[in-house]
Amino acid sequence: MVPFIQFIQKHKLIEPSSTILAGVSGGPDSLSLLHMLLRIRKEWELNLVVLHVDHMFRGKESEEEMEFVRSFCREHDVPFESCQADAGAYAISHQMSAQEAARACRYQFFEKMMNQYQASALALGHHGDDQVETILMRLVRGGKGTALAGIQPKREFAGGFIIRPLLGMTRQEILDYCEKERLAPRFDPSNEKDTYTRNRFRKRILPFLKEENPQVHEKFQAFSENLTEDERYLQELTEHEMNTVWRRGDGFAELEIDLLKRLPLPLQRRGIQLILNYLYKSVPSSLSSIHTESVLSLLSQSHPSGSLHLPNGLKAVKSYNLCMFTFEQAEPEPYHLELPIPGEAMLPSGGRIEAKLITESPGADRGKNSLLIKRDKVLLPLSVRSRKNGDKLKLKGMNGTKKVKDIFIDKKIAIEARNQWPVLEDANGTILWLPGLTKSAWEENDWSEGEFIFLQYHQQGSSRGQNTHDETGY
Ligand SMILES: Nc1ncnc2c1ncn2[C@@H]1O[C@H](COP(=O)(O)OP(=O)(O)OP(=O)(O)O)[C@@H](O)[C@H]1O
Repeated sequence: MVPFIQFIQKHKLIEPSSTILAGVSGGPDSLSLLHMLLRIRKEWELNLVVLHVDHMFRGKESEEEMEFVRSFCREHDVPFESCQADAGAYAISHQMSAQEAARACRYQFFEKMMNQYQASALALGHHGDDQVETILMRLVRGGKGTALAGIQPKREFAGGFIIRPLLGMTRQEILDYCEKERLAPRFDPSNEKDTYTRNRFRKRILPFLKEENPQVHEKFQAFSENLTEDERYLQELTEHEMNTVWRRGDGFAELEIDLLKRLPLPLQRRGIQLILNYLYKSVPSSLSSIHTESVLSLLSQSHPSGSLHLPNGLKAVKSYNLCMFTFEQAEPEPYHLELPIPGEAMLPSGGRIEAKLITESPGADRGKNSLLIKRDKVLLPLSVRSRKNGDKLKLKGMNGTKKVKDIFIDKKIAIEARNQWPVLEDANGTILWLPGLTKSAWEENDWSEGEFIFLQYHQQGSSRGQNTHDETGY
């Protein structure tokens, strides 16, 4: 009991007078956990509720476990909530392993109950040996960052927290507790199967470590807590330092290579992970530290351009000092549309350009979404097309021309958006305007006698790949 209470106090796991749910399978860990919580229930004025999920793996035997937990709760006057979830069927329909399916079903029920009871926390029976096994397994598999810190004593879940008050105790201490308190837990036979990696670590590695140091779990717990603190600090530092290094938008990110290279290597690594975490809405299981290293190696190559394919269609394209991360899409078809005057051209992106012939001023500042040109300065018909290599445009207030490609780069337009961006030209093939992007040198300022062509660009919805400064706040 002492290490249990000390652990709760050290990690501020339970507030007095709160509602605590306990996940109880009926095994020694969760049954001891429940028993210990019951012992502090009165003094701490806890509102305890027990949750049990029958995964229906072992037919009648599983059902008996549920009945066992139910009757234990009845005996100790604790509310009991249960559900039967066919984890085997869930595994097939969701193409996952039976263990993953059981976990998914369990957490769905836990979340529902957290909301129903407006609970502060859900207590689970993970203990110190689980912690040692988890850290070792992740090291061996090749985890990174906080994953290597193993099981957290407290983490956010469903408006409250998941708490693990037994992390300071060993499996043996829990078994001894069961014996002393005459608890008669159920033993899950799957805990013995050598087919599970965890069981192999438990049976082969832990005995050796415990022989070397019987309190090895405390060393692993201290390692976990220190690593979590270090990681948190490095993560904050990375986020702060990366602010000026990368820009992001809907489905894309772009980083300035020289700025990233000025950071120390541990921050560079975390910086790349930050970008990948941002882009992947849910991080693919195939993503590993190898990918971070591959991106760093792409950025270090002396060749000014290069690219790298990452999981789920993400591509990193390096071009001089910039590296653009975007999801690959089918190449959009080039297009060429005549723009009738008066009339409009419907763009493949969903927007449109409207053209009118006017003889009266349309008003003062018209912004980048419109263009007023003198009718006799251009050769009709006008047309709107997708960009071509070598396109150049004369910009307002500038001598000479500027490459359209450079304008896209300056304006941080993602590559996929560049291929669809409308380019306005006249019948001579002179580019007059990049709608929505720039003020053109063809813009007529002095209102005088004559006929004018007035063009308006109407963008449709959000333009994927265009910078969205206001949304991202960089
Ligand atoms: N079917 C279940 N119903 C409710 N809670 C569960 C169930 N299975 C697991 N849990 C909770 O999740 C914790 C971790 O489960 P896991 O299966 O990894 O550990 P375990 O060593 O089998 O634990 P136990 O000895 O309590 O069965 C358990 O201690 C318990 O708190």
